[in-house]
Amino acid sequence: MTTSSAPGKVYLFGEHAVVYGEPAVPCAVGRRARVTVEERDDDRIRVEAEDLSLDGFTVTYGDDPGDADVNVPGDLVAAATGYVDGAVAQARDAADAPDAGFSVTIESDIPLGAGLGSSAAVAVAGIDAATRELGVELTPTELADRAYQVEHEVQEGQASRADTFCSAMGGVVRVEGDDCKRLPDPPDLPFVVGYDGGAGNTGELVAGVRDLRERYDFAADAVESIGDLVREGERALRGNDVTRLGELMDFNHGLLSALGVSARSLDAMVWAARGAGATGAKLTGAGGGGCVVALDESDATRTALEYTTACETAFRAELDTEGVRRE
Ligand SMILES: Nc1ncnc2c1ncn2[C@@H]1O[C@H](COP(=O)(O)OP(=O)(O)O)[C@@H](O)[C@H]1O
Ligand SMILES: C[C@@](O)(CCOP(=O)(O)O)CC(=O)O
Ligand SMILES: [Mg+2]
Repeated sequence: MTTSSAPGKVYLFGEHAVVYGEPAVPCAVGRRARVTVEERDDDRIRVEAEDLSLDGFTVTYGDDPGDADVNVPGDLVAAATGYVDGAVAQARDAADAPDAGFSVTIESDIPLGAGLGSSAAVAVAGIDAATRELGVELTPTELADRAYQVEHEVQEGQASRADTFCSAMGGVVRVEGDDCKRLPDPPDLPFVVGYDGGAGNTGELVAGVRDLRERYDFAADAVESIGDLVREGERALRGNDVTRLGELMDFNHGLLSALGVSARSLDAMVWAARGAGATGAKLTGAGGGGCVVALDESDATRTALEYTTACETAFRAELDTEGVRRE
């Protein structure tokens, strides 16, 4: 039995635009997905995922998805198995063990589909645990690359390397196309996260931006402006200029909103954070519902978010300088 964990992330800036080759700066945060894998005697895959429905669920299947033995509706099964299937396929390939079967258990404190990168964390930790179970050690860079292949497939060809690289390496990273690197750890980034309790569909939201970008030059300009803003943000990060970082986060939220990926609940939380004195606030990840991230050293933003109707829960998120790790 082998267990690995990998962190979720918030985007300081650059989500969506990163899919079209602009730079982005995601930051790993101290909420993790833990994946435990045990090799089976047969070639089947059994998945236990507590978080995918109120009751949790278990599914066991072989090559034919039609023979799945499940206790929840099919769409949830499809949602769950995409990333696990992908992780298992990558591990089988890396270990040259095409018929390996696994029992997989996922435990996670990253809300699902909320912009905190639960999918990348599950893919990275899943590939690490499954390859190690088969006696193969991949480097974090190799894990990031294989997890990216999984996200790319599940998101139907529209994914960046940002989430998976960040989850594998930890800390603050910069991703521009295939160029991925870790940045020096900044002294302090006081992240506060507000969560509306909902989720957005990453694939659909990415497709929506792609469509706008193809139809309107000014939407393509907005994507490029996000890239300019990220380059400005990198200078602010190097100078530890938190005030300017906040201003750029606010601007980034506006551009994401123009690209149609915000939501009433996300806007309400962004404005609640700003009203409480946050240095800056924006949605994080794909949008459509889920989480916002704000910068505030004091407790004022978290408290204000907790009193905001649109917000289900608010918490402080510490930068996690550790990426994937064995448990
Ligand atoms: N705890 C978990 N157990 C099983 N699958 C999970 C878990 N967390 C995330 N996933 C997978 O990741 C998907 C959500 O990914 P995505 O829509 O990209 O949102 P995000 O990455 O922002 O959380 C879920 O539908 C599921 O397939
Ligand atoms: C919208 C996007 O830039 C980030 C998606 O993040 P999340 O899955 O919502 O946490 C897509 C991507 O980079 O693949
Ligand atoms: Mg995701």
